[in-house]
Amino acid sequence: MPQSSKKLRVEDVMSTELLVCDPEQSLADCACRMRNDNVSSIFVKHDGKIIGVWTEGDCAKVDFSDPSIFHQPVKAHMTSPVKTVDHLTQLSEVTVLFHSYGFRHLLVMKGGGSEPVGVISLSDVVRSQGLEHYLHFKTIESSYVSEVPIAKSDLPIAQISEIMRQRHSNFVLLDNPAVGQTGIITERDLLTMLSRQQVDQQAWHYASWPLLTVHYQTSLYKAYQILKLKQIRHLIVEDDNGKILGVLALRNILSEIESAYMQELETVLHQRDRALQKSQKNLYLAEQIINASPDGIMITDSRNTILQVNPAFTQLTGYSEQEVLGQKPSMLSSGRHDKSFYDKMWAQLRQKGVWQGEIYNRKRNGETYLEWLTIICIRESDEEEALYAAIFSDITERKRNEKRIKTLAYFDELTHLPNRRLFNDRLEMALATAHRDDTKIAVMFLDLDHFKQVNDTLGHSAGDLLLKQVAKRLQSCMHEGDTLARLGGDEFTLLLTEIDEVKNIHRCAANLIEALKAPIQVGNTEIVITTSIGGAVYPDDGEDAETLLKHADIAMYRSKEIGRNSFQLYKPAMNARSLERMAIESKLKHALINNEFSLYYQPKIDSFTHHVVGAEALLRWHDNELGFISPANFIPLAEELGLIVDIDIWVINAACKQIQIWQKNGLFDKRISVNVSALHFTQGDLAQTVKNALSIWQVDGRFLEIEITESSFIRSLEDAKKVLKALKKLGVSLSLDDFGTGYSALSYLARLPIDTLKIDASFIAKVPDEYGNSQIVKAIVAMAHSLELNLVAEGVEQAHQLAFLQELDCHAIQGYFFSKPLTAQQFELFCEAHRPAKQQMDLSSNNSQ
Ligand SMILES: Nc1nc2c(ncn2[C@@H]2O[C@@H]3COP(=O)(O)O[C@H]4[C@@H](O)[C@H](n5cnc6c(=O)[nH]c(N)nc65)O[C@@H]4COP(=O)(O)O[C@H]3[C@H]2O)c(=O)[nH]1
Repeated sequence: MPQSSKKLRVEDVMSTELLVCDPEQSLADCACRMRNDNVSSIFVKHDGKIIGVWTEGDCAKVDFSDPSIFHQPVKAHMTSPVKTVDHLTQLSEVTVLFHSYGFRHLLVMKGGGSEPVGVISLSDVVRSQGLEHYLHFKTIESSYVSEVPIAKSDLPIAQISEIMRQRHSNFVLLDNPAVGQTGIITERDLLTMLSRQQVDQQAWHYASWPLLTVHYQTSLYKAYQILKLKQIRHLIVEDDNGKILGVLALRNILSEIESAYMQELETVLHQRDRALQKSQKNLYLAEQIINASPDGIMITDSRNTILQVNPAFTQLTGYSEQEVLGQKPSMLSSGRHDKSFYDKMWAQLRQKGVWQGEIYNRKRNGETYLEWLTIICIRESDEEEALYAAIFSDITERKRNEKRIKTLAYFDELTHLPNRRLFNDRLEMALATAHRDDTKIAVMFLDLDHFKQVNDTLGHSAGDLLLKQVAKRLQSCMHEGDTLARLGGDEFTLLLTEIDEVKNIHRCAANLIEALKAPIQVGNTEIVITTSIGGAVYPDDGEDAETLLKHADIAMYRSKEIGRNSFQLYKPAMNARSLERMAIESKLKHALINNEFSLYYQPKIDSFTHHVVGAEALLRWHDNELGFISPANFIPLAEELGLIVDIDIWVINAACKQIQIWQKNGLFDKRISVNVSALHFTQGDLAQTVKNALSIWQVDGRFLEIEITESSFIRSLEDAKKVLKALKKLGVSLSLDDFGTGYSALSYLARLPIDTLKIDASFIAKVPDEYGNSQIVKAIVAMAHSLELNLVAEGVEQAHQLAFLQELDCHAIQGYFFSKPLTAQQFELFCEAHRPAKQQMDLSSNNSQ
């Protein structure tokens, strides 16, 4: 459908020359006036109202044989009532009306007025559509009327009009053989006759001839142009031989255009219906979505009046729909934003049609909240009034979480000190500044001494409380611009900027050590904690963050090595030691998997008979690159790295396996002792480990002894007691190693199922020369005797030590005096050499491993 038809209204195409007559006016008068005004209809008015219409088409209905016809009143022939249409009605609507009424003329009214302002015919509508192009594609062949009425030219007019009526035709062709021509009489001719009041002559007298002819294959467009040019309404259609095939009337062409128009109209109306249905559905959906939306929605008009709000609005603001409809959105204003804020918002809305941002508003209860607001300007067309939809959600909680996440990301949750990330950021910035200004900065690494013991003995919550207090005390030593951070555990770092002299760093470290001097109260316990600090200076000890931190860390380890509770500034020589430690760390982790461990056995000897009464299994680690590494070096490291339980398990199983072999071969049937770490009591299940090993290697518990140290009881005497009892149940013996060096709280000796005390080598080393030590050893021996405990003296290297112990009646001796720790094979030979004569075994079947 052409675009124009969408926009055109009745007033654009109607004819304003409205011919009106009185109901009593004669047909002849009416016809006369129509002829003069060159219109095809006349409206009949009575009492100021149009009551009917008489048209050119009605002429054929007139009985021309009746002589009174000219004087008959028009009211007897008019069509009544007349249908009307408003002057603003769109043409598409008018076409529908023409069809539904079955009329070709409609009276045009203005507003609610009673006076018609014009008349519109179907032809007016069709002509206005600019559809002539459509006629190009058709020939008149499909449109002309072939069965046309043809009458003799000498018939009276009354008969001609009669034929028109009967054949429903608006013309009749007249054949006049006398002149060899064909003429035509149309409704318009009848109108002329009525106006002239003359019907007495033969039809030929009134006919139009000669007639214009067209070939039947002429395009409808061309025929239409001819009709317009000649201002006629009919063309004779001929075949190739000039034979008349029919008549093409203007009306036929118009109805062709009309049908094309109607077809397109139908399509448009169909599309419109579908669009309407769709938009109704969309409207419904939009309504549902608005109502269900968890975001608050408020719709305002261009005068800023609230037109609609949704349930979420009420929920978020506390205002009901009734309270806000008709109000201004400013009722929600928090007063936190100034005029320029709103000015900018409106400027953007006008320019871009949308605004988004955070805004504080106020709820009904006065509470201010932060919302994320989107305002959209909605306008269907340029002329239409703008509506504004404000969509918002309360983001107060989200903001709070964001802040919390940010805090968590940059601050340590326990102490609220900056964390590693923030420290690194600040260090990078400080380095950039120091580089630019050519100044020095210092980085310190701080680790609490023996903090692990606090955690192990008093529990983690006590450890946390201690860390908090330590953080506070350290913080109190900080100057503006310095950063104290907690990296995790008991590790802290410090960043000191603008260092003028290195002695300032020492002073700061001394302050930190001093700050921790006073005991810290944690619950009911007073704890004295010290710290080891290492420092590195930019640019002397490193130019980037990573190097500086690494060197401060190395210096801190050095500080620990030299006795803790001290500060060390990095020196390049420290680096080598630290690298060594790191190398051992990584190798130790792989030692178990690579099978680099083995057990050595040190005989325990009866001090009087010199027979072997047992042996202590001692762990050896052989690394291809580092060679033999002493357990004194790697056991503490294994404890630090969390590897100790696995190592203990390996040792217990290796010892059981060896016991099984020796027993099978009849080489050795005394007890073998193994060392277990104190940490095994807290980090593993010692009783289960031993149980499994005994069962796997089918060893009787009485051939195994577990050597423990006093630190195994520090955490909980009760827990340790349970483990020891479980071990005893397996038949395993228990000995207390290094006795005398630790707490030596004798009270627990009676409460625990200990079988043997091992006197530490450090006491033995000094006996009997030093009075004090001799006394200690004597006291230990006496106590063991009174508690009926067995005794083993460790580290016996010399004969006089042996003699002293013999004197004290200490039966079992272990030490280089008799033997160093031996491989299994060497141990077999040693046993053989020290076997009592009568118990000599047949060594022909000897296979030690
Ligand atoms: N100067 C001197 N030393 C002597 C003499 N007699 C024995 N020793 C050494 O003293 C240590 C005795 O073991 P310890 O007190 O349990 O002390 C052991 C023990 O605490 C630990 N250890 C050894 N093996 C294991 C093990 O399998 N598991 C665990 N958890 N710790 C072990 O490593 C420590 C050191 O072990 P080692 O280096 O084998 O050192 C052994 C041994 O070689 C002597 O007459 N003079």
